[in-house]
Amino acid sequence: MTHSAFSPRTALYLPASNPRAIEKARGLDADMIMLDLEDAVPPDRKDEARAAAVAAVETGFGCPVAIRINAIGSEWHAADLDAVAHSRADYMVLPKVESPRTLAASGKPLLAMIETPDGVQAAATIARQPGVAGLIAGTNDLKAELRIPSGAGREGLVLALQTIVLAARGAGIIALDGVWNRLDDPAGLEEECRQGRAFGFDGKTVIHPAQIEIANRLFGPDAAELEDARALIAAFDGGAVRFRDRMIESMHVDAARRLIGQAEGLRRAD
Ligand SMILES: CC(C)(COP(=O)(O)OP(=O)(O)OC[C@H]1O[C@@H](n2cnc3c(N)ncnc32)[C@H](O)[C@@H]1OP(=O)(O)O)[C@@H](O)C(=O)NCCC(=O)NCCSC(=O)C[C@H](O)C(=O)O
Ligand SMILES: [Mg+2]
Repeated sequence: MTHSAFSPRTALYLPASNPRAIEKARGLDADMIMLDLEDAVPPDRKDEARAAAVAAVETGFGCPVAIRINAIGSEWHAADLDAVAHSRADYMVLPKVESPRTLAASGKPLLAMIETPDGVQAAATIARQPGVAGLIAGTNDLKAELRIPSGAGREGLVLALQTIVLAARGAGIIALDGVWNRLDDPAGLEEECRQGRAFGFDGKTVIHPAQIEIANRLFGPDAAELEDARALIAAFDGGAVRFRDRMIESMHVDAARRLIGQAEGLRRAD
């Protein structure tokens, strides 16, 4: 599997300090697993979580696995970086990236989290750094940093989210949307997935097994979209063409090919 072509619909976070969640994750349908050493792990369990993450990736999860390390400047960063570099993780997730200076190299493709005002403003530069394979929106941290009230919707995040997608697209890398915290509100998650896909995100980061089916479905592509894409490619013969009820041009063929490529990439990753 070529990871550069891989575009997950769902990336499931779990605390690496939680052995039950690690075992559960092995049987789940997430496209990517992200073992967390950062905010989901209390300070007195960081060493234990680091060792557990390294051990967990030895066995594999049936999908690409990332380890999220603690940020540059934290007391755990150096040990985390070294552990990931020597582990079998497919990706490293680095939180709170604010500039190329706050990137760290482990030899693994890097998913850089954009979750501070400075990070958003530097997103285009960060996305183009060597080794960066994707950007992840950290919407909890962003909301807190921007002082958006906890009950508010995503209106105040729209500029940041679109900046993240623009930066990723400009660099040709993937963009993953932030998490939905309300565990008992699947309808709200559906709505946010639709919004995230409409913004151009490739997939969503999720925090609970019950969120996987929803995000997989809404970040598609589903059978009807694939049928439409194949028929569109077959119908196109250059210029501007009527296809079913709409006008298509060459960029629509490119988009249809991308959609089919995404579905094939997911099948290969299975
Ligand atoms: C949020 C949770 C703490 C809720 O936990 P809990 O109430 O215990 O869940 P359930 O009882 O409903 O769990 C049912 C079963 O599912 C397993 N489970 C739960 N969550 C996960 C998971 N993420 N991965 C795998 N398995 C999971 C439970 O073990 C139960 O299993 P079983 O007993 O066998 O039936 C919890 O869901 C959780 O810890 N979620 C992940 C939290 C996390 O990693 N947070 C960090 C990333 S979020 C973030 O900060 C992003 C970004 O930085 C930002 O700023 O926005
Ligand atoms: Mg965060």
